[in-house]
Amino acid sequence: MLGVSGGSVIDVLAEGLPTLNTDWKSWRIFLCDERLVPADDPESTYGAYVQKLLPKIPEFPPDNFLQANVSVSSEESAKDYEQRLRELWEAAGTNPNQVPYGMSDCLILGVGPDGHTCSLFPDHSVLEVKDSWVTYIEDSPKPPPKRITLTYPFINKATHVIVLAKGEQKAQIVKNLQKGVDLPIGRVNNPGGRLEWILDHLVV
Ligand SMILES: O=C1O[C@H](COP(=O)(O)O)[C@@H](O)[C@H](O)[C@H]1O
Repeated sequence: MLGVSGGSVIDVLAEGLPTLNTDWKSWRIFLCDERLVPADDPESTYGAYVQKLLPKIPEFPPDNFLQANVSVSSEESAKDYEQRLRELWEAAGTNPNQVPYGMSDCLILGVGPDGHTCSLFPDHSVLEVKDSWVTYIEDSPKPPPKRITLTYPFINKATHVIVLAKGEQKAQIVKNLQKGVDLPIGRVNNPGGRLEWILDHLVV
């Protein structure tokens, strides 16, 4: 079970994932966040994966990529996505309420220049959501405004989290975290699991 992000992560995964020698039929892919726009909108993360990644892995059953319902309210869309995530775990024979770790095998997170990850933005009340796996926002500081996003209670139970940070500006975020600045990406913490950052710039 792999969670994928939008933005610059999409191109990296569209290049890297197809090189894996794997049984794609056993994979389930879901979105760490989604912009609530139709799949053919250039802002749709699902739409971008359908265009850029799926044609390169024809063995992967497209239905195993969990698309968000964008034709209902943001709140309903978040509830629906969480429900379908729960069904994935149940289908795998796991009671999702009893999983201490390993909620997902791997989450690949991006990070914005403001330190946001998924659609968890600095100083936003969405950071405090503790009672669901998936929540929604309707006032995203980065357009489009309506989005659903994984929450920390879900993210921080992943077995493996990889943060992909491309560019010097994002490497600077690591510096800020080291100085103790509270940023959404800095709240990603999956004790018992593995947390890795992949950077293409070094800031000293
Ligand atoms: O809006 C979003 O932004 C972040 C970061 O995007 P990037 O293009 O700066 O890498 C992304 O991780 C998230 O999934 C997306 O919805």
